[in-house]
Amino acid sequence: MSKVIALFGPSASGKTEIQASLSAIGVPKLITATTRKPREGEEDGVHYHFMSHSAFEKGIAAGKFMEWTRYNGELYGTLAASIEETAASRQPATIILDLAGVLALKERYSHIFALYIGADIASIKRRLLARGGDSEDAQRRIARAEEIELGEAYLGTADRIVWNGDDVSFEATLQQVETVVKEVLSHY
Ligand SMILES: Nc1nc2c(ncn2[C@@H]2O[C@H](COP(=O)(O)OP(=O)(O)O)[C@@H](O)[C@H]2O)c(=O)[nH]1
Ligand SMILES: Nc1ncnc2c1ncn2[C@@H]1O[C@H](COP(=O)(O)OP(=O)(O)O)[C@@H](O)[C@H]1O
Repeated sequence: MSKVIALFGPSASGKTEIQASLSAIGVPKLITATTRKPREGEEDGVHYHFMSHSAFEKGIAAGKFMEWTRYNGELYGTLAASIEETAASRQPATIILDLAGVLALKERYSHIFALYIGADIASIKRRLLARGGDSEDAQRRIARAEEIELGEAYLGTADRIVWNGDDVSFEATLQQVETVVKEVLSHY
């Protein structure tokens, strides 16, 4: 079975950018599904499998999801087929999940390494507000980061923690992450 590195942590901690950088150096990403509307520049099948609420709910009823969660009023989930494809390919991959997803996958699929990507709340606020768009959405994400995603349940589940606040350059973070990935691939 191939290894899956789950990136989890607060909104705007850099998970998506890290996943894209790892993909560019040959560690592919597992695409999850969501009912959230695509943001500008996001493509179906590349950033997410974008689905309607009714298609997602039908998928749940048909047992197509290995796990799913509700975040910010939208559904997010991992299609069982994606995990099976990865397992069969014998190639490691990364996946972005929330805590519920990490726990669900750890229970069903033992080859999960939980890599927490953190950032301090000031960096999170700055990044979310800089992204523009819906400020209510940003406020909900900031509150969730403060109340939940920077909390003990998240940190305590991590197999490794990398902090990626504005005080560290993205390159330095990526170097740390690459070191962890190499370790994971050689030891687990
Ligand atoms: N459990 C679970 N969580 C997911 C999945 N896909 C994305 N997430 C989580 O859903 C949240 C929202 O994702 P998104 O709107 O892209 O937020 P952003 O990446 O923080 O801007 C993040 O905390 C992700 O970690 C999934 O398939 N399963
Ligand atoms: N070390 C860093 N310093 C400054 N900005 C960063 C750093 N790492 C990531 N960012 C920026 O933070 C924003 C959120 O990153 P993103 O990867 O979308 O986060 P997530 O997927 O965790 O929500 C992006 O605009 C990204 O360029």
